[in-house]
Amino acid sequence: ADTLFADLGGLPVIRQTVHDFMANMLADARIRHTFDHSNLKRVEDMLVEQFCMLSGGPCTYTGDPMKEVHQGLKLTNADFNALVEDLQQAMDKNGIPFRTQNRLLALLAPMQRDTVTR
Ligand code: HEM
Repeated sequence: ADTLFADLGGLPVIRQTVHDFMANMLADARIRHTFDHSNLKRVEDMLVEQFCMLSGGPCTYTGDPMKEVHQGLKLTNADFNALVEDLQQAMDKNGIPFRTQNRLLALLAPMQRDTVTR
């Protein structure tokens, strides 16, 4: 299939990339505190569903709306940029080509305004 999902490498690569992405964020002194009270297993599972669905894969996102999830966290643009760096690093590690990375990032960009509230 001619989809971003296929170009990313399907579910196995998405799962491993999200796993590495979570590890990067939890090791990132800039943003790891935001996860202090979170169910990390749930966040990871929801990210897999979301990236799979967004990229055109055979998944349904069953998590909560982005605005509701993030509004209490009072996130900044700097937090958002840190998250993007951690995701880029995870995609590099999993051999996802630069152009393919940017196609996924382009789908996430519009969610910046739902997650950053200050
Ligand atoms: C495009 C931007 C973002 C996307 C697509 C995204 C996606 C998600 C998803 C799918 C969840 C799980 C929702 C659920 O449990 O139902 C989540 C939760 C969370 N996200 Fe994000 N997120 C984004 C930006 C950020 C940023 C910038 C930060 C902080 C630097 C962040 C921190 C968190 C935290 C701490 C949780 C857990 C909240 C809780 O436990 O209630 N997110 N995010």
